Amino acid sequence: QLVAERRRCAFRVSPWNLRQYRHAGAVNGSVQLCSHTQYCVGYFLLVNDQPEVDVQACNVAENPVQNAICEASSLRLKRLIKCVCNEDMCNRNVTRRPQPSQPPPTDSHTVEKVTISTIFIPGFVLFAFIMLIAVKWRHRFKECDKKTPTMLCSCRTAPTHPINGADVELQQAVGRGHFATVWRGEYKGSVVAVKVFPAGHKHKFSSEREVYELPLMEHPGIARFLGAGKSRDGGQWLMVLELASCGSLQHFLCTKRGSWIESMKLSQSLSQGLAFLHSDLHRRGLHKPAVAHRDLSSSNVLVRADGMCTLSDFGCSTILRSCSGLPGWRRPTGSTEDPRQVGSLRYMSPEILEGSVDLRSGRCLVQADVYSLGLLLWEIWMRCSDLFQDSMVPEHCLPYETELGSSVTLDQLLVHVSQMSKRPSIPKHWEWETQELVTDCWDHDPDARLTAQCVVSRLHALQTTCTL
Ligand SMILES: Nc1ncnc2c1ncn2[C@@H]1O[C@H](COP(=O)(O)OP(=O)(O)OP(=O)(O)O)[C@@H](O)[C@H]1O
Repeated sequence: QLVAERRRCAFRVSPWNLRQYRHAGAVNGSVQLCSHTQYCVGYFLLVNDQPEVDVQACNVAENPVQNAICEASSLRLKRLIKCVCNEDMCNRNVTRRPQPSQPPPTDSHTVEKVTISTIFIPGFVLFAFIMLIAVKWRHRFKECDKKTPTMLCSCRTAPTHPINGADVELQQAVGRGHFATVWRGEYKGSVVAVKVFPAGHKHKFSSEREVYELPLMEHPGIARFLGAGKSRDGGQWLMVLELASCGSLQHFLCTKRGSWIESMKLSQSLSQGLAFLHSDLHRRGLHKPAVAHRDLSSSNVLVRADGMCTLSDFGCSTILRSCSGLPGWRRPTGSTEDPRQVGSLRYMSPEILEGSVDLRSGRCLVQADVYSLGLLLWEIWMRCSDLFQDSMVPEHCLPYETELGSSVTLDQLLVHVSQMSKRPSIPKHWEWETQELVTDCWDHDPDARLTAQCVVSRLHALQTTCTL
């Protein structure tokens, strides 16, 4: 297809390379109208039955002389058009290329006029048709298939759960984090928790919402998500969640000691929630990719009325997509993100503190979560009355609070946790299996740590073998 470009005439060299054009020469004088018409033409001499460019120019539809001679009105037909061209007449209307080197033609010669569109338009139509079919199939294919990486996986096309801000009533603030305030409220007649993000933290809202809305995300160990949307006045972002009536695990442990059975309930539900979060699931044609939490702490674990833990606050999480050739996972703040700026310092693994983690490896992020899980198990069991039968149950302490105080810095943790490989102290009288479970979670070597699923199994074994 020939293309008019301002006052130059050009033709497309190849249908596959849309950017490659060859100029057909400057257009001037009588053919200045070129810029106003699509009727670019090429004139080819037939030499030994092969078309050879004689003249390429813009055909001026408004010019009746040229139309008459070269049948320009037929240019849109997808076929070769022969036209007999008197050299004088052609010269009046087009810019000629230098004459070909072969013997000059006789006074009147046959000129094959080839519109490039003759070749390229059918090719383009065929190409567009194939693309249309491909796009249709791509949209139809919601299920994940590793063999066809270009298909859109269900984990990218999960339906959203919009709410109407007018249906949400805020009653009392129950918690506050860096990015949002959490309220006890009512939504369509049910008591719920409403996480309210100021307009400026929309990115946090969107990141967290994306995790909650992944397919198959329903699990007792994950806070139940009911929907998200804008507030009634449009100035804030709301996320409606199941209300955990005992609040955060930190709050729960501060106020309550537990029996071995209660502590095991907390530990098991917590580990099951994390094992689920880390799992890559394909079920009923849907895909839930593995997710690394990246901000596990006792204030981001909630306790329900039945004494079970649920994971919440996925604003720093990373979705580890395994399903396509598209980017491996979502990075909340870009590829140059410093992992030490994501999550609570106190619960960060030594390799994250050191900044030595390869962020492209989802495995590293998952292993860092297990380190935090070890600290959480220790935190729970330090409030278990059955594990301190002959002594007082200590007051609730955050990890490293006894050693480093209630507010820790990166430098302190680097020395204590990373360089000196210190961990919270474990009472010596605890069963060996109990001690080993936490130490296997917070091992200095990430590869030596348990997986969350393995922690679930070990806890199960511990529950059945420990007679307290
Ligand atoms: N579903 C819930 N039910 C009851 N309390 C909740 C719920 N969700 C959150 N909270 C309370 O609100 C607090 C803050 O919530 P959350 O950690 O989600 O906010 P955030 O701004 O994302 O926090 P962070 O500073 O850790 O990023 C929690 O520590 C908890 O006490």
